[in-house]
Amino acid sequence: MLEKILQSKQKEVSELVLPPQEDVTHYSLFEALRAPTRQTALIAEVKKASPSKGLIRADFNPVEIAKGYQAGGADAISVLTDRDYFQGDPTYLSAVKRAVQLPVMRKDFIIDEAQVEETVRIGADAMLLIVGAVPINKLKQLYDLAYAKGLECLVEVHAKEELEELLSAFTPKIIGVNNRNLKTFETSLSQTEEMAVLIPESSLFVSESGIFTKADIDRVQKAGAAGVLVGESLMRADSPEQGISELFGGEARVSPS
Ligand SMILES: O=C(O)c1ccccc1NCC(=O)[C@H](O)[C@H](O)COP(=O)(O)O
Repeated sequence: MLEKILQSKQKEVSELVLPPQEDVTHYSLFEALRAPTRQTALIAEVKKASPSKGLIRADFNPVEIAKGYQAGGADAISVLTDRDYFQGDPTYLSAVKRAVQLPVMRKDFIIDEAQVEETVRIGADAMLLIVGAVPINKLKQLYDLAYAKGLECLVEVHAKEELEELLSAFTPKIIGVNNRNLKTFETSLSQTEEMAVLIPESSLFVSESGIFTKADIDRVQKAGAAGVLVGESLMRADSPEQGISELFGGEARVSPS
């Protein structure tokens, strides 16, 4: 699946027209994850559809969802901007960014410098980089370019070998372990448990995908994750606030959001 998505991205990049610069206030993803609202930091995702689940939420209003996430105590927001596979759009991120006072991360498949510039222009605070989407040297160049432009990165791995390759090249400030196998689409939290021991203490560690319950959060937190990235379970909730409250089993907030 990743190869198919990356092929579409190549075409998209070759046709990319950069939008005008959004004028927004920026918030640090790293700092937000370091001082979370609850014991485990939450990056709540705005995702209409996905390759694995198809349409997740038909009545999709990205701004209202993001405002609900903020009201529910999310520490940061992730917005899917990929059109072809997730029914996302870069303009959703700009609209969300204007509506909330939280760090907003662009979740897309970044393979080229022009997309980094686009990510800056749409107003994002951070973006996802996926190990395996580009050669590791290129990934490091994109990472350095992003930070030079004031963008933070969540660097994502799907396998132990990818994590080892990443750490042999550089140590990102924020590392995500994605629990989803991109060939089978199955999610397994044991991915997080197996890779946790390899994550350097200096990096913030986020467990991504397949997190649906408080028991799931407790499990990845026990393994060493400082934060979780959650999409589907929140997108299927009656309301974003209720979804967060249920996801955390009613856990009280330790710091105001
Ligand atoms: O979600 C998918 O089907 C998917 C397929 C191929 C590449 C990436 C994919 N998802 C991106 C994500 O990593 C998730 O949206 C994110 O971690 C949240 O996962 P979940 O809570 O399971 O919706």
